[in-house]
Order: sequence, then structure tokens, then C-alpha cells
Amino acid sequence: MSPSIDSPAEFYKPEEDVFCDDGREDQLLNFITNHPQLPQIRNSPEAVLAAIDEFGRTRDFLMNVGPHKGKVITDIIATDQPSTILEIGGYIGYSAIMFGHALRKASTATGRHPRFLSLEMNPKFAAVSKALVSIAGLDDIVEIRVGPCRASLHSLAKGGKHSGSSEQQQPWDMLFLDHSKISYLNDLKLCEELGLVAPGSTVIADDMKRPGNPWYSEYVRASPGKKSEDCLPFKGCLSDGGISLGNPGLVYETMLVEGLEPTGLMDAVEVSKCVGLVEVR
Ligand SMILES: C[S@@+](CC[C@H](N)C(=O)[O-])C[C@H]1O[C@@H](n2cnc3c(N)ncnc32)[C@H](O)[C@@H]1O
Repeated sequence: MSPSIDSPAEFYKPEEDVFCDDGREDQLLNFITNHPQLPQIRNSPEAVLAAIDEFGRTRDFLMNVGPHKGKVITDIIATDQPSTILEIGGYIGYSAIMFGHALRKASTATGRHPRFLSLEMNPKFAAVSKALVSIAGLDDIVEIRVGPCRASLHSLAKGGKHSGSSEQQQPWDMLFLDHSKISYLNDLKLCEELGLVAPGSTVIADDMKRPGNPWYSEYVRASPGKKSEDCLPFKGCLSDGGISLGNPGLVYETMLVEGLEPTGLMDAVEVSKCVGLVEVR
């Protein structure tokens, strides 16, 4: 589907040069807390998502995954029935609410306690996200953690005080990458090194067509042999931990799945299932 000319009202306002952090996130929270339908919105994740979409369509663009690409992912959650999802890049909590809700529905079939952890570095965005997750009635499943993701990932792997000690944290059943596009590959590699992603994990990366992410795509599609060869010159180098080499032995089955941005433009997510670990040099 191309950007809709027939039904522009279905889509968010277009993305402009300034697209976040100009007060619109607080305006969104005000819009929802003063919404005439607030009593019906409370404790209904679908109604909170509909109200966020209403703001995106009628007030201002929001950089959410949106209903169309979001459905690609909720369909995968319904089929694969993960119990744990780790998200990098939470913004105002749209995907946390959508996927946390899908996780809760899937868990009624599995009987396992679901857990959705969203890592967000901007404290203002995280505050809005926490408020909206709470209005949606998902506090028991969704946790928002504030800070740069690499510090949070290290703390999770160490089983730090916030890691949720009574629950199995590693590896995560699903990882959703939706933060700075240039960091996807380096941060996936850190998750691999820390054992947060391992055989059995599904990694989903957003914005793979718009703007696209060639380094990331090449990595998840490469064989363990190729990944290992690429690492060889750097093995044993001194490192400050800023750049990760990953675990080249991990094998992914990966595919690109198209879906629309909330603005109606075509995009895609890369869905990569980690299916094995082989020995490499
Ligand atoms: C595209 S938005 C996320 C949208 C959200 N997943 C949704 O669909 O509702 C990207 C978010 O990633 C956050 N971010 C960027 N780099 C980050 C990092 N290194 N650690 C944590 N969050 C980061 C930004 O602050 C921003 O809120």
C-alpha cells in the first residue's frame, strides 16, 4: 500500500525536521489524561493505543511503531508465545503497551508469567511512558528502565538489583530493537556477548527500509564462518567495552517483513530467529 491519498485521516501527521522532544510528549499525556473518554480508556490497552493514534493523526507526529508494523509483531507474539520481551528504545510507551498487552494474552495460553522490559534513555519520554503504561493497566507486566541501554544491558546480565531476581532473565525470548539506528548492530552484539540473546531468542529490528540499516542486515544474514572471519583481526585487542564483537557462532534464520509506518509510508522489520550456536575459530 502506498501512502494513502484516499484515506489520509487513517495516518499520523507527516514526520518533520523536528519530530520529538519539543513538548509534544507532555501534550500527548495531557491529551489522554483530559480525554472525554478517560474512564473507558483506563485499564484498556487498546483504548490507550487508539487515543495515542488519535493524537498522532490529529495533533502531531509521534515516532511510534504504529498500528500496522505493530500488528506484524503482535502476530509473531501470538504465534510464538514468548514469555519475556526486552525492548531497546521505548519513547512514550506505544510499543510497550501494544506488545505488553499481546504478551499478556499469549501468557494465558502458556500459564507463564509475562515480562516486558523497555529501556529508554530520555527521562522525559520514560516518565510519559510510565504514566501511559499505568493508565493502560499494564504495570504488572511492563517495566520502563531509564538510562542508556548499554549500561542497562550490563546490569541486567549481572543480575543487578533491578534485574528481577526471581525470574529467568537470560536469554530473552524476544528482543525488539527500536532505538538509534546506528547502534542496532553494536547493541545486538553486546546482547549476544552477555547471553541476553541466544538460541531460542527472536530479534526484531524496526525501520529496516526507512531509513534501512545495511550493516545490521548484513550481520544477521551472514554465516557464522563469515562473522568469525570478520572478527579475527580484532580478537585480543584492548577494548574499553564501547564496541562489541558479538558471538559469531550464533546462527540466525532471518527475513524482512514489510509493514506501514504510522504515517502510511512503507517500511519493514527484520525478524531474525536465533536457531543455533556453532563452534567457530
Ligand atoms: C523510535 S523511538 C522508539 C519507539 C517505540 N519503540 C514505539 O514504537 O513506541 C526511539 C527511542 O529510542 C531511545 N534511544 C535512543 N538511543 C538509546 C539508547 N542508547 N538507550 C536507550 N534508549 C535510546 C530514544 O530516546 C527514543 O525514545
